[in-house]
Amino acid sequence: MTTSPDLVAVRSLSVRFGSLAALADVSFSVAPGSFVAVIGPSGCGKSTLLRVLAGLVPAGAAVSADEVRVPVGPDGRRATAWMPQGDSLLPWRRALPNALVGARIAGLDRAASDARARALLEEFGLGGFERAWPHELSGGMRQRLALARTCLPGRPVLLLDEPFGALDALTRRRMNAWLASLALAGPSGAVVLVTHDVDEALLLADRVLVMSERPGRVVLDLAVRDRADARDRVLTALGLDPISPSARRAAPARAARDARSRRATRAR
Ligand SMILES: Nc1ncnc2c1ncn2[C@@H]1O[C@H](COP(=O)(O)OP(=O)(O)OP(=O)(O)O)[C@@H](O)[C@H]1O
Repeated sequence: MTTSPDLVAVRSLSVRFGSLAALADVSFSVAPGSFVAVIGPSGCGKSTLLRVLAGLVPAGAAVSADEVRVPVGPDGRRATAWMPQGDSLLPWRRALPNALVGARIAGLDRAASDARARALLEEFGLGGFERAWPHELSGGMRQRLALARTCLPGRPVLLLDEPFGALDALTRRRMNAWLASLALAGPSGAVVLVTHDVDEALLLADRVLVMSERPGRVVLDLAVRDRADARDRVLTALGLDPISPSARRAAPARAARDARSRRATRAR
């Protein structure tokens, strides 16, 4: 039996900014078809990690690694699409041209990209808003537009940095549900999502990487099977209180069991 090779492989990655160690000895791999969430405290190097994968390492960074492998397209360029924190839409462009920015930079065929952009806007619930200015869109719509722009060039690896970080909690949950309903990665692609939100990570991802305080290291690399159990383990790895919904649900049953056992003891 042959196993498909990993789409992304990182081995012993360390990044320093002068005397500040941002990442230390980070290793993980991403298989085709997977959705990986990276979660960790603020400043532990999550964005830096995505930037390394996107080939956008900030000036002044010293990067060392045994391996950083991402897919490469037929043009020899990295086949990754990066969505930075915030929507970074161009305020002077309407929605459709905003969605097309990446495709234009990549020099993709104009007519084909236009058609795909219109189809994506429709799929992302933005049909009819092609000519809207960014300031005329709600926060959730702007994030969907930014995500459409990221998806448009059709690169297999999507690198999403806190895509919903600026949204209110309700809109964020709606966007999570919507994102979960999309087969964003496809069988041959992958998504790497940076988030601070444990529930978002567990809703969307089939694998969660938990990072330590800076310098960021991977302290837990977990395949998500049972969400409640995964939540306990992720919270524990983050050093937070692991009272999960399952523990809370189990609490009344445990209390009833204890009460029965106390009654039985008294009756003896
Ligand atoms: N261009 C840079 N020059 C100097 N230091 C930097 C630079 N970029 C990041 N850093 C530092 O590296 C560390 C990691 O930053 P990074 O943005 O990767 O963290 P993060 O986990 O994404 O944080 P957050 O969750 O708050 O967005 C921080 O201490 C940050 O100050």
